[in-house]
Amino acid sequence: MAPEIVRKAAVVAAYGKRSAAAAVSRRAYVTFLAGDGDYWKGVVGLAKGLRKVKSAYPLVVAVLPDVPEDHRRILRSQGCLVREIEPVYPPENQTQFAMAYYVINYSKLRIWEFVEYQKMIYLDADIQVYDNIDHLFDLPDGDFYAVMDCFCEKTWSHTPQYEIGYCQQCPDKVSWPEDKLGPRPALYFNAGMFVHEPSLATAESLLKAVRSTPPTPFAEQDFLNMFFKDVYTPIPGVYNLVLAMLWRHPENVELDKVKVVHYCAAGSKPWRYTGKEANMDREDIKTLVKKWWETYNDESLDYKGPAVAEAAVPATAQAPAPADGLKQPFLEALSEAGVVHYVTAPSAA
Ligand SMILES: O=c1ccn([C@@H]2O[C@H](COP(=O)(O)OP(=O)(O)O)[C@@H](O)[C@H]2O)c(=O)[nH]1
Ligand SMILES: OC[C@H]1O[C@H](O[C@@H]2[C@@H](O)[C@H](O)[C@@H](O)[C@H](O)[C@@H]2O)[C@H](O)[C@@H](O)[C@H]1O
Ligand SMILES: [Mn+2]
Repeated sequence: MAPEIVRKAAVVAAYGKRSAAAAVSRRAYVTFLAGDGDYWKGVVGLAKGLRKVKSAYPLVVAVLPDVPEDHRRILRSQGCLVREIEPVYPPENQTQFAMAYYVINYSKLRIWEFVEYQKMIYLDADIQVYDNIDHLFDLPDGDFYAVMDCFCEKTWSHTPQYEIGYCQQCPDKVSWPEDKLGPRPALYFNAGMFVHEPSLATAESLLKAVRSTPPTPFAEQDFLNMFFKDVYTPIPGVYNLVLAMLWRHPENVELDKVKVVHYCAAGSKPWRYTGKEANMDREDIKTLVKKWWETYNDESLDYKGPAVAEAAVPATAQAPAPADGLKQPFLEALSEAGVVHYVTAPSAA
C-alpha cells in the first residue's frame, strides 16, 4: 500500500475518522522572528520552501513586539500566520552567551503556548526545507524529536568535550574519560529544528524552570536539552544539516539525501552571505546558498491564497486522544509508511 494511504490509515486508526481530520488540521510549522533586522528574509524563504515541497500545513511565525508592521505585512502576504508573543528573558546573569544575541532566543519557548495546535514542527528562520518532511508530524506523541548537534566548532570552546576533542557525532574517535570527567554528556540536540506538542502545562513548567535556571552559553538550546533530556529522541541528520557537519563530520553527511539545511555556521546566512568567513568559500556552501536564493527569488512560489488576517489566539479545541492500545499498530503503520525510524542512541558503554 502507498505510504500516504498507510499513513492516513494509521492516523484514522489512532484517532477515529472524524477526529483524524481534526488532529491533522491541528498541525503547523512554526518559526520565530525578533527585531527589525533582516531575518524576515529567512522567514519568507522558509514559507516559499515549504510551499515548494508541497507541505500540507501552514507556517506560524511567533514575532516579538519589536518586529515592525511592514515586515509582518510581508510575512502575511506570503501566507504566514503571524502571531505576536511576549519576550521571555532568562534570570539576570553574568553569563557570556556564545553569541550575545542568543538572549532573545529564550522567547522561542512561547511556542508551547500555541495550544490551538496539537503538534508543531519548529524551524529557525535560517533553515530551509528542500524535501517534504510532513511525515514527522506522524511520529508518536510524548517524545521530543530533534537532530544531534556537533561540538567541534569554536562556539563550543567553553566545554570539556571541545577541550578533549570529543563529539557525539563520532563518539568512538576520542573516548570519554569517565574517571576524570564523570559520565559522558547526554545526547544533545540542535534547537534550530524540533517536533513538539504545545501544552499550557508544559509551557508553564518551562517558563517556571527558566526563572530558576542559571543561563548558559547556548541559552535556550542548553535549557531545552536539560528540560527534555529524558524524552529526547534523536532523528536522522537529514532533518537538520548543521552546516559545520560538512567540514567536521563529512563521513556522516550524504548531501543529496539532506531534506533540511540549517544555515547556522558563521557567515552562512544566505541573505547576508559574503563568502569571506571561514569555510564559506567551499563549493558545497556556495551551492547551498545559491539553492536558498533560487527558492527565495522564485515568484511562482509566492503565496496566491486569500489575504491572511492577524492570527488571533483561537479557543482551543481538544481533539480526543487516540484510544489506548492503538499505539503499537500506529507505530507499525508508520514504519511501513517509511516514516522515520528512531536513531538508537549510541550505547553509553
Ligand atoms: O536577530 C535575530 C536573531 C535570531 N532570530 C531568530 O532566532 C533564531 C535563532 O538564531 P540563529 O538562527 O541566528 O542562531 P544559530 O542557529 O545561527 O545559532 C533565528 O533563526 C531566528 O528565527 C531573529 O529572528 N532575529
Ligand atoms: O540560542 C542558541 C542557538 O544555538 C544553536 O546554534 C548553534 C549551535 O548549533 C552550535 O552547535 C553551532 O556550533 C553554532 O554554529 C550554532 O549557531 C541553534 O541553532 C539556535 O537555534 C539557537 O538555539
Ligand atoms: Mn539557526
